[in-house]
Amino acid sequence: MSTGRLPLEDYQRYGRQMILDGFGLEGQLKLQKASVAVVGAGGLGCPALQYLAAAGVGKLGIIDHDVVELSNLQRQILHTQERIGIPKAVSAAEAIKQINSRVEVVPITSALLPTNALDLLEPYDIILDCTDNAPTRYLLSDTAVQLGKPLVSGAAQKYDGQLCIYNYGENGPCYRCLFPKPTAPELAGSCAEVGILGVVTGIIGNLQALETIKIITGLHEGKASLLIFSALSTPPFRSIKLRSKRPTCPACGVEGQKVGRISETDYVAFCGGDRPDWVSKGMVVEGRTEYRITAKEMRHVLQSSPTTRLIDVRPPVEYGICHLPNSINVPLNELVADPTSFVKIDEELETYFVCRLGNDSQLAVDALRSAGGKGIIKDVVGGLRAWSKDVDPDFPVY
Ligand SMILES: Nc1ncnc2c1ncn2[C@@H]1O[C@H](COP(=O)(O)OP(=O)(O)OP(=O)(O)O)[C@@H](O)[C@H]1O
Ligand SMILES: [Zn+2]
Repeated sequence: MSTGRLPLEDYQRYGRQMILDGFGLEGQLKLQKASVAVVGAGGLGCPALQYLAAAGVGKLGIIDHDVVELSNLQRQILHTQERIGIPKAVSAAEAIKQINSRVEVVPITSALLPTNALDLLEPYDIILDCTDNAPTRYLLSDTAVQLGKPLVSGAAQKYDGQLCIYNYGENGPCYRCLFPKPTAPELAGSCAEVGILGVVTGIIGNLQALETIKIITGLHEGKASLLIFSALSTPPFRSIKLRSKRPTCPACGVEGQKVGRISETDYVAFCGGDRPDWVSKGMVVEGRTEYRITAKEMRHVLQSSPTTRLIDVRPPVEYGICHLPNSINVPLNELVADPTSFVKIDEELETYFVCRLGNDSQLAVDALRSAGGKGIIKDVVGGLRAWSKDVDPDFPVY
């Protein structure tokens, strides 16, 4: 039996969940006393925050350094068209206040960094990882281990998502226990690069809220598992039981810790630095800029040279969204597999490659040159993004 009492209005507001077996007044009082930090107010953070606020979690910290953009609204459902340009943490806080004005909301508009992570997260009972990059994942894991707090971690990309609670329960593993080494940066594409269906982040973000509510109210069984969601598979959910923490884990293992002071750790370097550009990958030959043209120059060439062929190397689905008139679609993977069967080598023809951002198109130039292509073979710097910015503002940006 609980000895506490809620404000009168709350019996009405939360009655539907308070009558659940195992929840009760007790559960509601626990939620009211709880504090949760949500790092990242994007695709995962928005739905997680929405349900945590609606359910009556007492205090919500929202940490995000970014501002709202139009391309966020497809999945970051607390933000609105009117709030484009304002910090996501502030936008999310405003939205939450409209759902539940009694929740204490603390918007923090700086990035979570090794130098501030311990201070920013120390005041909260539970931490949610709703971010999208490896350095922050390791930083959050190490911080959660050091602070002794559960980390409810979500990830989503394309049609797929993952959910895992780290550093929780009897001997629960940390992120480093499962992933001692980061994925190679060139394999870890961002949502902007590989795409994401908004509902998928909604599903994973909601599950993060659910697991958090279970932990707070004592409904969680305390066993570690990794939940894998794949929207296009049947059934779409798989759950993998996880082992206990690794004794040799450098962050949480019992055999002496090797991870240094968080504030002095270079997480970006550990994860391989920024996504390498083609120069640092050594794929760029001397005089490379001779093989490239700007979007404005491309427009000029298209207007003036009848012997031009423009090849768009994006996947067909992206070509279907928008493309330049007279461009031909040859997806990069097909081109690289057999360059000359798709693009006949012809010195008389000027060949230009374009893609979304100007990275894949450079690989296309390299592939055709390696296959013996001569004459003018170039790509458009900055791709269709640059075309939209510098040539045709009506060309869609996605
Ligand atoms: N170290 C960090 N501190 C605070 N917020 C972070 C940190 N790293 C990532 N984030 C935030 O996590 C959120 C991730 O959400 P999501 O991937 O849906 O959004 P996005 O980065 O805006 O997307 P896109 O890749 O389309 O630009 C972003 O709002 C981002 O600013
Ligand atoms: Zn560990």
